[in-house]
Formats: sequence, structure tokens, C-alpha cells
Amino acid sequence: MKIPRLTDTTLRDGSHAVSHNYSPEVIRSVVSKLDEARVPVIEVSHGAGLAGSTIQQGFSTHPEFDLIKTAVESTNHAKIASLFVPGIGTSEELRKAVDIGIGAIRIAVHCTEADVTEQYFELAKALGIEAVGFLMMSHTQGANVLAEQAKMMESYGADCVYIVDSAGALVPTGVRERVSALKEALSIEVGFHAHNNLGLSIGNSVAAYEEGADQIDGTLRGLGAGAGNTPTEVLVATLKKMDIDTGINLSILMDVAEEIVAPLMSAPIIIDRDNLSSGYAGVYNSFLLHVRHAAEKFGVNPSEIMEELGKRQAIAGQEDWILDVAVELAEKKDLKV
Ligand SMILES: CC[C@H](O)CC(=O)C(=O)O
Ligand SMILES: [Mn+2]
Repeated sequence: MKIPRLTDTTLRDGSHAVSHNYSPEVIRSVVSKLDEARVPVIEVSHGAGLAGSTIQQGFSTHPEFDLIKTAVESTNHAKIASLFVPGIGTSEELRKAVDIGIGAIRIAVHCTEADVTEQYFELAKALGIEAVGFLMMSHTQGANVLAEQAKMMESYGADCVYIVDSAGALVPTGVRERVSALKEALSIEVGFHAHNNLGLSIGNSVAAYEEGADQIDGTLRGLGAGAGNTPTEVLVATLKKMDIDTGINLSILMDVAEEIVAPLMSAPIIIDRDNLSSGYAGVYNSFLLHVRHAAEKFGVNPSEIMEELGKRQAIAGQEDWILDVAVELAEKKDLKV
């Protein structure tokens, strides 16, 4: 059986769950442990990628390049990756991150927008780093559309393209169809990134692996946007049970998850009403905290906001719709009274 390459994104996707509040000390301690455990790739950046620290996405407490530098300085083996969303980040930040020492960039777009990534794949390859494509909100499109989009990324120089279940809305059959379509269409690697809104992050990651996914994401304790991600330590344990030895030290992972990451969480990530309704409606997970704030401010039910955003098929970058929807629902409620 092929051994999948695991990327731990606690220090990127997890950033959404801690309101982008990572300190250099946290970065140093988590990266050192992941490195010691021999996790091959560790992603570090604002949750929305390079230059994501904005009023719309949420400000980071510490300058992102200081955090990335700390990460690079804390590794002996692992590759440090960052996320890059075209339009949020620009070539300037990509160059700067490469100067600091990242070894991979993960270029994320809504899953029908691959054509905007060309210049960034070309730049990443010209700068000599690994370039990975991230097809966000992959549940919204069928396998053939995703395969076409992935082929575009391949033609721009991508080394791997991910099916990204941003809303945690996919079930194993949907994951299988999508991953196998990419495996068939591409000659490069295929990856899978899960969210746990339907409680399927491990099951979906295993399904992706069984369809041939070469790269799989996780986060310690599942710390990530919304319902969180595939817990890295649980994934490693599950793969071990399947006789797939990733070479990662499970006991170190369990310790860092328990002793360093769990205390960062204001509350454990559970599949509560908001997370389940978000996954069920197919709403982007990083909208969760914004939806909760808007619901509280305008006195409406977060699930209703999720349902409406799902109907409108809101995508990353359309966070301002959350307020629009909350105001409209509040007005309707007032009319009824
Ligand atoms: C804004 C980037 C986003 O959080 C990427 C990601 O992890 C996802 O879509 O799930
Ligand atoms: Mn994610």
C-alpha cells in the first residue's frame, strides 16, 4: 500500500478557531514537536493564507512573517508550507514567504476558479518551491468539473491538487468519486482536506486514501475552522491500524495534541447545532464565528443564517453576505411580530 504524505495544518486552518491568535512561542513549541514526530509538512499562516490578516478575515495578533520565520527556524526535517489565496495574497507576499524559507505553497481558490492561479503556480515553480492546488468547496461541483479544474492547475505547474471539503459536506461516496476522477485525469499527486461537520473527517480521509490520495491533511485535536479538521493523531493511529506506517511518532502527536493544542481551545470543538447546520447546508466553515457574531447582534438563529447562505451558495470572500442575511432575517422576524 502506498504511504500517504500527511500535512499538519493546525497552525493554519487551526488559526481560524483561535481567532488568529497564535504567538511565536506556540508556533515554536508545536512545530518542534511535529518535526520531532516526523510529520513531513507543517502549514503555517493566517487561516485565510498569506496577507489574510484583514478586517474581513480577522486580524492576526502577531505579524505572520514572524510566525513563519519562527516555524522555519524550528524545523530540522519538516517542510514548512503556507496557504495562498489569490486576491487576498499577492506575488509580493509569496516571494517574501519563499525568502523566509517556506518549501511549499498551497494555492487555494473556489473550485471553479482555477484559471486565476496560473501566475502564482508559475511564480512558485520559478522560485523553486513545491506548489499545491486547493480546490475549495469541492462539494459544490461534480467529479468531472473538478477534474477539469485540476487539469488546469496541472498545466500551470502544480505538483499536487487537493479536493478540499471546506464545508465538511461530503460523504464517503462523494469523496471517492472526486478523488478517483482526479487520480484518473492527472499525472501529478492528488490530496484531500476534510472538515468534520458530519463526523466524517476520518472516514472521508480513509476513503480518499483508498482511492489513491497521495497527500492528506490533518490538525492536532482537529483544531480548525468550524467543526474542525481530521485530527492528525487519530488519522495516524487509524492508518497504523490499517498497517500503513506513515513513519510518524504517534505518541509524540498525542502528547502535543493533549498538552499544547488542547489548552489553546476555549472549548473543545464539537459538532453542535451551528456546525452541523453549516455542513448540512454546505456553508464554508470559516464563516462560523462571523455567523455566530451576526446572529447574536441581530437576534436571529445561526442555523437560519447557515441555511440561507447555503441556498445562496456563498463562497470564500463573500463574508459580507453574512451580515446581509442576518439583517434580512431580523427584518422578516420583526415584520412577523
Ligand atoms: C480561506 C482558506 C480556507 O480556510 C482554506 C481551507 O482550509 C478550506 O477551504 O477548507
Ligand atoms: Mn479547511
